[in-house]
Amino acid sequence: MSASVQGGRPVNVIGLMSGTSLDGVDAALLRTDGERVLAHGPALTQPYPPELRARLRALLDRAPTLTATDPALIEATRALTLAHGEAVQQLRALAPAMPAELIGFHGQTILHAPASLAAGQAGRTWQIGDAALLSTLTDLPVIHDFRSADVAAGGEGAPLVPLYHAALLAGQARPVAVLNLGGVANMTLVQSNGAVLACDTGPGNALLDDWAMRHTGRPFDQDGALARKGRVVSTVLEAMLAHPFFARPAPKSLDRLSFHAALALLEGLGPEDGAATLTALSAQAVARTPLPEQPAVWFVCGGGRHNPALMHALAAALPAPVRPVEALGWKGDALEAECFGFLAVRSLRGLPLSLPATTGVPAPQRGGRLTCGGITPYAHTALPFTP
Ligand SMILES: Nc1ncnc2c1ncn2[C@@H]1O[C@H](COP(=O)(O)OP(=O)(O)OP(=O)(O)O)[C@@H](O)[C@H]1O
Ligand SMILES: CC(=O)N[C@H]1[C@@H]2OC[C@@H](O2)[C@@H](O)[C@@H]1O[C@H](C)C(=O)O
Repeated sequence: MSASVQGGRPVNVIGLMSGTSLDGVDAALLRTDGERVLAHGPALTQPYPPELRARLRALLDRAPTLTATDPALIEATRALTLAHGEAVQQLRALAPAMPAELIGFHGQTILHAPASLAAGQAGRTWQIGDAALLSTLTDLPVIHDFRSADVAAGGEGAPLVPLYHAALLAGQARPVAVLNLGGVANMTLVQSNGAVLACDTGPGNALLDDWAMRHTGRPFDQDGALARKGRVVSTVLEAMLAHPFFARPAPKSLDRLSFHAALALLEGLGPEDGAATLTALSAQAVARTPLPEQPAVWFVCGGGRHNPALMHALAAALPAPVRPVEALGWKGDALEAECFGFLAVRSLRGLPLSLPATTGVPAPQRGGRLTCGGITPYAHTALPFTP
């Protein structure tokens, strides 16, 4: 059987992301060749039931000592994968004229410890999700495990969205930045000369979510209501900003729990002041990220842009205008899901998913793994080989 690479044929691909906020699966359909986006299909979010969210949260805490045979891990992996299968089914029903040929399946990060965070141990990053089950459920080839090749090569394994941001930003005035306010926040800067620089900036919503859950029993500070009633406690804020992560130059990445210990600094603060201080922390973390040049505008995506207190804090902390990515016509809640569809096609084409300036990897790095559970790979035109 000979094999020929199909080059840049556009593919209808579904991207799936389960982010660090643990709120659900984001799913988006794209038509892309892995370099440009030819069409944006629909997108949706399939929220997790609170009990799955709680199970995933418990796994994060146990991740460093978890083994692959742990029953709670196996059960949560299956429930998570079934939720992804459901999201795919719903998305396909919304776009019968755009039949999906491939899935990019990020999975759920339960542990992220690249060499820079691994305290002398080998770097490791762990996204759970059963790609074979998802492939069987959907009858589609699945690309997954996007991060481990980068970590194995010495990179941070994150953020991976910068090449997608850069593709979408082609033609925009530079320097320009995209900021994703997810559980962890990350940014992409396209510099005046076109060079891309990226990093995680610090906590996005995750610490604030944990604080809100602890003090209100609700999963996040809805519309920044708590923070808006509070006052920023600057001594606590500065103590949190003394974390060594902030002094590190880009590229750099974080685990969702990297700042968890710092929550002890908030002990004794009331719910409102704690929320105001954590909101200021997320904004100051962005403002203090060392950058070679400041963007002329910040375009913001991710769930944090729905929080007016956080957007207000950012606008006050940054010297340039702050706008939601909707100003560019982008869907700010679907961008990460779209990204993993885009990266799945890049993976099939053997194109890099990361660069030295986005993850610190020594050379442009390919990644992703193809899984075909119970399907015939050659029957799928999206695959790069023909019989
Ligand atoms: N109306 C709102 N008010 C305040 N916060 C909100 C609102 N809507 C969404 N959020 C915040 O957005 C979060 C979800 O954001 P998002 O879906 O971008 O995170 P994620 O994709 O899971 O994270 P990551 O990018 O780190 O993987 C919620 O947990 C909450 O903190
Ligand atoms: C290890 C991991 O899952 N990291 C996530 C997380 O959520 C935001 C930030 O931290 C970013 O580094 C990354 O996700 C996005 C999609 C990325 O890789 O670009």
